Amino acid sequence: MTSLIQPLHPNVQSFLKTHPDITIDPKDGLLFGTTSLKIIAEQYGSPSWIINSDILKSRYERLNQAFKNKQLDVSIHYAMKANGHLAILDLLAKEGAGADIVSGGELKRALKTNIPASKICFSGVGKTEDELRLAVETEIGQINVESREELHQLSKIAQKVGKNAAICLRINPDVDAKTHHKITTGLAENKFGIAYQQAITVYKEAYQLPNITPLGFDVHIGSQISSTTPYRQAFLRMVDLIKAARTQGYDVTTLDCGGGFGISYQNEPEANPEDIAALMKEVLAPLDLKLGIEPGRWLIGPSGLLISKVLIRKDNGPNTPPFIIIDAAMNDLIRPAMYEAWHGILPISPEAYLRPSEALHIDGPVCESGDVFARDRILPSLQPGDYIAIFDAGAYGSVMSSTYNARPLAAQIMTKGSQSAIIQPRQTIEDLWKNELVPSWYPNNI
Ligand SMILES: Cc1ncc(COP(=O)(O)O)c(C=O)c1O
Ligand SMILES: N[C@@H](CCCC[NH3+])C(=O)O
Repeated sequence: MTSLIQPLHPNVQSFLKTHPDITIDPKDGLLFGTTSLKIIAEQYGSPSWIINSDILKSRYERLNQAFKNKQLDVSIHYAMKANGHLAILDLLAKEGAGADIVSGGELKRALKTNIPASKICFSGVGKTEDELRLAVETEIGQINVESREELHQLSKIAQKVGKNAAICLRINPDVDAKTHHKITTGLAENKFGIAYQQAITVYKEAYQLPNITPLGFDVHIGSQISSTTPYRQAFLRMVDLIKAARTQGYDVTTLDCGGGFGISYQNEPEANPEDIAALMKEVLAPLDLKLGIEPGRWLIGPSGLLISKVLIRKDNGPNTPPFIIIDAAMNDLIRPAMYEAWHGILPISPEAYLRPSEALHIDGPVCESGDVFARDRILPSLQPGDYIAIFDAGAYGSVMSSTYNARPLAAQIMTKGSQSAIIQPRQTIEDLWKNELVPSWYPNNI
């Protein structure tokens, strides 16, 4: 880095401090782990999602190890909604992960990658009858029931199928996770879970209902949570509940602690698995429970990024920084448009780092003023044709893509050291319309 002609702006330096897997090499440009993004961008073009399997594997190992170090037996159910690509599930399954699913589609994907049914838990506030039936038929390890109504429905379905459904009750602890309001789930005003006050009554009912095997409780208070304080509050609420249920003679063997562990997008510290493990040891271990967690973002978010290319640099006069219009857009990565989310952005080529820094607006080409990636971002000057990387896009990135503006879905690439492979080819325009039909009674020229 010392031989870069222009020193890095302090903002870029503080971003790099919280992102140890990202380095800028004077000769090779941007490196993601050991992967040269210059080589990847030139080989696969843009926009392209990149998943670095080495980073993903080492994050999984670190999380797993944090619990082992505390002699805690914690089942890790990967929240596959964050990124349910089969290659990712396959890698995590080999590491020993189970899956947290939220639909029948996710159940089928998890089973396809040989995640044992016993390691699957099914969350979700509105499960269809077909989805519940499939979950009972395949004997998944745990269905997280989110209402009294669902409990009764599930009992009927399980009787019809002739099998037992192992359940946890998802409880809404009315705890503020102190995160973005669109991704908080543990407040009484949120739709998720059974109201704390009703928990014991519904748990007792679960014991009376045929074909239901109550295991215990589940709590998930939201996503992108960086402090352990809300977890402590939620866990303490659950401890009271578990003690109350046991005092009344009801067995509680399992507590699913949910997911939500935050990552560093800008320069905020990410959730620390060692702190979470210490908290679980202190507050939950004395109850002698089978513990589970459902992390998504923490595992896959920093393991992925989006490569894009500068299409045009627009000078709109003295009152605004130049607009850098790139070939990725909100249809690819919707997080900035949907949550005003901040994602790190850096140029890929080493030459870009020879240029002076300046403030830039970075936008996608979609016809929406909200199609924004960054405002007043200080970066080495960007020029048409430059490739850039948009970081921390492995979670809730490709899975939330759409084809708005008839923009085909981007390619997905997985890397391992210097190896790379396409795991989802770039969609074509023909792919987009191949299943569209025009009614035969409508005059058409297609
Ligand atoms: C029930 C449940 N479990 C797990 C997760 C995963 O959350 P995260 O990706 O923040 O770990 C979510 C998403 O918020 C969720 O709704
Ligand atoms: N989609 C959200 C996270 C939702 C978590 C799922 N309950 C995000 O991109 O941050």
